Amino acid sequence: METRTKDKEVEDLLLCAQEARVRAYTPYSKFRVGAALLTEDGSLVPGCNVENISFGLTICAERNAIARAVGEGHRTFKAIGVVADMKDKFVTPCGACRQVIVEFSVDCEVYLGRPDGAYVKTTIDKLLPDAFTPHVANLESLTK
Ligand SMILES: O=c1ccn([C@H]2C[C@H](O)[C@@H](CO)O2)c(=O)[nH]1
Ligand SMILES: [Zn+2]
Repeated sequence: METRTKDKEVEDLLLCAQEARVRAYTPYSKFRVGAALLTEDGSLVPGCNVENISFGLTICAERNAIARAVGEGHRTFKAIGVVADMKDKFVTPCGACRQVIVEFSVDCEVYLGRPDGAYVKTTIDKLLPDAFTPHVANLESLTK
């Protein structure tokens, strides 16, 4: 897939994710994750992971950002950036988040970043090939 996102946009996206990461509520895992969405109209929407004493209620940074973005009226994302507490690895969105990303953008670019500024680029199509989408279920019209 062609990269549609400019270098400066990627830089800003990962900075937004990094700033969100420090707001994460992670008393149990201590694993802070920040995410940011670049919407169709160029807005940036951040999210962080929010844990709970009832562990299964934890929401990941990526889904938190998506819920917030949808609440603000955004439904198409050019890219998502994810930054976690890692020195030599990149964190990738969990399976649940991949499915929620693809609901809104089958061609979303995914930038995996580290606090030291390093990042790698992938796509939701690579992370979740042959995804089950509204289009596959012939239900795309319901999403408009
Ligand atoms: O891509 C990821 C991976 C993990 N987490 C969170 C969930 C939990 O709070 C903590 C440890 O799994 O990290 C995210 O927010 N995003
Ligand atoms: Zn997740």
